[in-house]
Amino acid sequence: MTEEKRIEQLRKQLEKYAIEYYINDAPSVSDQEYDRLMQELIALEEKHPELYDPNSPSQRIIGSVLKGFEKVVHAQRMLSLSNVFNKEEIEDFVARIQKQVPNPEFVVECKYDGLAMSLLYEHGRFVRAVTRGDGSVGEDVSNNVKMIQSIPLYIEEKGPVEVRGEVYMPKKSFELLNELQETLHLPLFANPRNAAAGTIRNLDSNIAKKRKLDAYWYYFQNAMDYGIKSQQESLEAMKQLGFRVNETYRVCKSAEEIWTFIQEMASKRSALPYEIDGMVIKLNDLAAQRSLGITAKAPRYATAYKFPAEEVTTRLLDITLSVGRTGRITPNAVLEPVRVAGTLVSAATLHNEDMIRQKDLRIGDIVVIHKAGDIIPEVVESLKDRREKELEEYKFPKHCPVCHSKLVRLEGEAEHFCINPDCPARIVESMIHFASREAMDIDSLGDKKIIQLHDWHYLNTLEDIYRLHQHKEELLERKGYSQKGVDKLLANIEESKKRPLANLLFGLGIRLVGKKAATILADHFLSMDNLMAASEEELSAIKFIGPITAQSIKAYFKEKENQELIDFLKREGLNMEQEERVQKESFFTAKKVVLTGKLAMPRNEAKAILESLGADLAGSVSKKTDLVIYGEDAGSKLAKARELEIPLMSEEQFLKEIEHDEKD
Ligand SMILES: NC(=O)c1ccc[n+]([C@@H]2O[C@H](COP(=O)([O-])OP(=O)(O)OC[C@H]3O[C@@H](n4cnc5c(N)ncnc54)[C@H](O)[C@@H]3O)[C@@H](O)[C@H]2O)c1
Ligand SMILES: [Zn+2]
Repeated sequence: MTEEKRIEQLRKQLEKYAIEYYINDAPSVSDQEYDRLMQELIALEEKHPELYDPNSPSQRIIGSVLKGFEKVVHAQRMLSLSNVFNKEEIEDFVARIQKQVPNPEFVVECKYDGLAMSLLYEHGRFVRAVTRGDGSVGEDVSNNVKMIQSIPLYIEEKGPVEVRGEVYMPKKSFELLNELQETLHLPLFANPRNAAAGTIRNLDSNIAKKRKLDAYWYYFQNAMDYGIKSQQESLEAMKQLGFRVNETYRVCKSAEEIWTFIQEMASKRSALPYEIDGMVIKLNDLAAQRSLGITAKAPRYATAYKFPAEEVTTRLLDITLSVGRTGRITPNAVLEPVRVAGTLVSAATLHNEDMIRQKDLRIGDIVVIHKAGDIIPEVVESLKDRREKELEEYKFPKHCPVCHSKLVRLEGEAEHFCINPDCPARIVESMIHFASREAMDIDSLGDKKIIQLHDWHYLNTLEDIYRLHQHKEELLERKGYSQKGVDKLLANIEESKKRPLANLLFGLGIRLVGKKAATILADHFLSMDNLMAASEEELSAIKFIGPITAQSIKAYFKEKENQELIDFLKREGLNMEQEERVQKESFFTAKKVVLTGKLAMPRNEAKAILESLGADLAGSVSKKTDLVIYGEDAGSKLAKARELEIPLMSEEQFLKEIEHDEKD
């Protein structure tokens, strides 16, 4: 593969992982794997500056702003952090700063693994809590954040105060939550971070109340307004104001001191009641911080050291395949059981054929595995020099392990698929998905029951769920099926017909349509018919849908079998519609806006803000333009706008307008 191709591949892969992580709160690879691929991408991009792309995952914060929450434009962007992975890189970081700042001091803090949050106070009262979102625009999640007991609703300071920090799920809460998920047959959360993010971005605040979250505050955003001069003073001042500040930090003067503290914390890490994935090193002096400035997505005055994952070696006994509901084949490693991070691991995901090939994993190999977060164990590499004898190269099977039909791997994709629609594995998986809590929520139709009813041939297709009542008498004769139980099962199935459109869309299991995408689609189209009639262009023009998902949706509805399924469900009386939700109108909603001239804020940021407020951005001025926003040195576009008498707005007025928009 050429390096150019590899860059392209990595960008695509990382974008996909980021969407799973930030938008669906459900990562499919560990953070370490993600970081490793990101480092590879950054190194390749440095080598090939001609392939620079501002949209590369290395250059921007990938995040999303969900419907259902008010959008808020951050007064100052919420940034990510650059990463370092070893002592040398810390020395480089310190040396770089020492070149520009004489005798710098650094504050070294824990890097909490949660989600970043901004809190605003005015006149001594809590105003709102906002997520990082895509860095420029976040979500107002005040209702959920207020459920965190340690957050003050009143503070002594009457002037405006913005603090930023991390909302996280304590280890204890996380354990309890996953235990509960398990008893309820709900999917487990991959790690406390995803659990915290999923909780905060849930529209139901009762959930946040039940799942105990906490927070630490580490930035006093407008500290300089109060004459505060350093990060350390900021931490003290926040504590004085009643914010929960972690006392475990250290002021260091050299890379050596920083490294010593990091080593200390690494050894204490597992005993902490909260998860940390590294340590953050920040230049102490605020004025010096400001003078160093920021890069595309991170400040230059700080960096995050990431802890290496805990790793052990064991033997790879076998590689087995499992079939998902979309027919996607996942190879799994069968391992000689071994203890990692406190639990016994005997299986790990191998993701796909390329990963097995890249790492040259062979059955019988001694492999290094790590368990990242709490759930996803991963095979890092095989130890080639520990092969006692020649081992056979692994060949990916050609046939589905369940129905034995030929597997398909599409051009440019990493995964294999069983495309036999009658594959029993796919049918059972798709029914389990359909009946699950976030889809049709058929309470008494759990995994085990579906498998059993499938084995007895009552459930051969999705449709059969709604035909199950025809077998009532037969069911009553089966062991374990009481009158009461069967009545409840059938009643649950009947009730499921009323579920919201988004649940049904999600339940159908259209490739790439997760719960969030389903919600976006339902909100946009309001009915199954409208969605089915939409063109690929229409679909891909929707924010967060994108061309690949659009293609997959179109392909799904093109299948005759799927059309028949929908018709059947309609006849059965399933809800296929949704009422329009009133969306808050802004001054910019549905206006065709053109930006011109040099803006003080980055142009992309201005665009993102306008888009988030419902504006329609255009590149050139015409009679159809509703508004032109201009910065300094605006030229021909501004002249043309004047000529056509199109309303004008300076950048300054624009900033006032968005502020005004935020307030009401
Ligand atoms: N597994 C996956 O599929 C996947 C996908 C995308 C991202 N990720 C993970 O997320 C990381 C990128 O996320 P990111 O952009 O949030 O960057 P980051 O987590 O590397 O660092 C930035 C964040 O650190 C947090 N933070 C915690 N303690 C802090 C402190 N004391 N001071 C300042 N900030 C502190 C803040 O929330 C800040 O936004 C990746 O490196 C990877 O580990 C994983
Ligand atoms: Zn199959």
